[in-house]
Amino acid sequence: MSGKLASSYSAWQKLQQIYDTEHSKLVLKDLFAQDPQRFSKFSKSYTAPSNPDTTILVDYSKNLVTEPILDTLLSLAREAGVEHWRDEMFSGKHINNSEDRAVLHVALRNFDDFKIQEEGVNEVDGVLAHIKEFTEAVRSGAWKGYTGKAIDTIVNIGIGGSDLGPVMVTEALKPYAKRDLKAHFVSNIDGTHIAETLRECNPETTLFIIASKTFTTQETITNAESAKAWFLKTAKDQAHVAKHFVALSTNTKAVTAFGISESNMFQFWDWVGGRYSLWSAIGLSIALVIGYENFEALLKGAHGMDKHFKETPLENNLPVLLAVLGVWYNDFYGAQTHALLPYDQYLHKFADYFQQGDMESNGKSVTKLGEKVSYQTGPIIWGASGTNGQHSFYQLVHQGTKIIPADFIAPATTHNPIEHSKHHRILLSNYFAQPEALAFGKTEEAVRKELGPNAQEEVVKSKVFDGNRPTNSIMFPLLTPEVLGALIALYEHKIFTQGVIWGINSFDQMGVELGKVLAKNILAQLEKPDDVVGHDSSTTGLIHQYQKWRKE
Ligand SMILES: O=P(O)(O)OC[C@H]1O[C@@H](O)[C@@H](O)[C@@H](O)[C@@H]1O
Repeated sequence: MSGKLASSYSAWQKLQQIYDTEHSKLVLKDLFAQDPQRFSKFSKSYTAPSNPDTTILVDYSKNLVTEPILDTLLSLAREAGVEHWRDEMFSGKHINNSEDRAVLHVALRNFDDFKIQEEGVNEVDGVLAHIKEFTEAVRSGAWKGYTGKAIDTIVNIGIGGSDLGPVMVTEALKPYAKRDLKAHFVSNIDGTHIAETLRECNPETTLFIIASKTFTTQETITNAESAKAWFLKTAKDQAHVAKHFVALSTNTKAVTAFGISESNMFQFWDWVGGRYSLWSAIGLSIALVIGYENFEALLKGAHGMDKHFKETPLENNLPVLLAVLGVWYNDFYGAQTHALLPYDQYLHKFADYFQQGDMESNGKSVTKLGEKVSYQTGPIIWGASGTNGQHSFYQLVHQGTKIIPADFIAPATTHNPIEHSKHHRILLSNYFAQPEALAFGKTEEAVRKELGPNAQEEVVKSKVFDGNRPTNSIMFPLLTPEVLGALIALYEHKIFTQGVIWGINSFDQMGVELGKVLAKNILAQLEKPDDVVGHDSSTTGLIHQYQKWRKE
């Protein structure tokens, strides 16, 4: 994060040389045959000091690396100053230089451990206490709606970081959910989203949580206004809003202007990035759904991983290992994407969540010093839960022309052991089989043997799997709040480490602004054909066609 070009480091140049001279010799089948200890050498686990059940095993042995290559990748991390910039982050230095901000999501789950100097850090405990008190009141039924009934439905209105984290975590931790409290998440400006949600809500028993760091986001404010209008249609009196609307924000002025009192506001601070905010007041909907104790366990799980990242030498540091392996494929093998493949239905939003987490953080093409990079930065993140993906896109992962590094993620134990865990054993057999097939493939010889001497040549060729496709396997005992916290933090720090190596600022998001500005201009022009000026012929033509077709 010094802003130096990654390609200027001597380790980078060495890696390029290694790639050029050795990559054709890096064959997983051979690497495993040569070294029976490969799994024990290239797998590591993290265990929370206070809880042996919070363990995450990362097996990275099915990667196209040898010990010297991994050493060189770690030298790159060292040369880029990963340890230095990590410590700067944890101490509250303003490493988000373009916005002159600290980056302190680790302070939201710190439990007085790291000493951090930054305005607002000493207010974290107070907000957590507010979250605790409020969630207990709502969950116990003590918090009443305007007609004296308890709350049975919550609607989180937010988008981006103010939506994706709560959505992913409440799905992931459903086994811990209060089942009689329905939770909805409205994000899209498309009126369909709020309209369909409101159809399932009763104004007397619904609590709206308006989640927006800035409290200026067009989608969120428009949806929140529509929700308020819907509520007041029945409730009539503006005074009832206090029982049914709360805000999660850094912007007190805008919150009170919207009509939510400061006492119903849960504060956070500008050093919490949107995509790192589920640990802050933005996590209120999570705490409501799973209870405060479980929310705190999630934070503690993340804190344990923070300590691991902060205190473990790079050779054993899981986020760093995942990061440098990613750099190897992204920058030397030319991989364009990275797939996240959880073999756990509860994690079905995991890839969606880290699409923002990773792509908004590392989708940059100038360094912190403003220099254009001459290498690839953040990969395209995508994925789906197993085994669904197997019946859809895995064909390309196995036999397509692209290299797609992937993380396979699974719990050893399921929360739903139906049929004596028969389902889970089948699920896990796939979880183990897929990386094996990707790594070792199927030779022409094996195909011929299977098909016999009369097989058609083109059929033989179509059944060959080249293999040698890299994967990580990540496994843990059970998906608990603490394990999930640690798992999310693992990826957060991976993203951080890669950003440091690439010399970019992982904590701003300038690229989302231009579209917003253009949309505002277009919105003002949508009424009359004569107003549509200043665009290219395609944009003008499309708007004119819309004006002809629109009914209302
Ligand atoms: O939480 P608010 O301020 O509504 O922002 C919501 C989202 O807006 C987007 O444009 C991005 O900047 C995201 O990082 C952010 O999470």
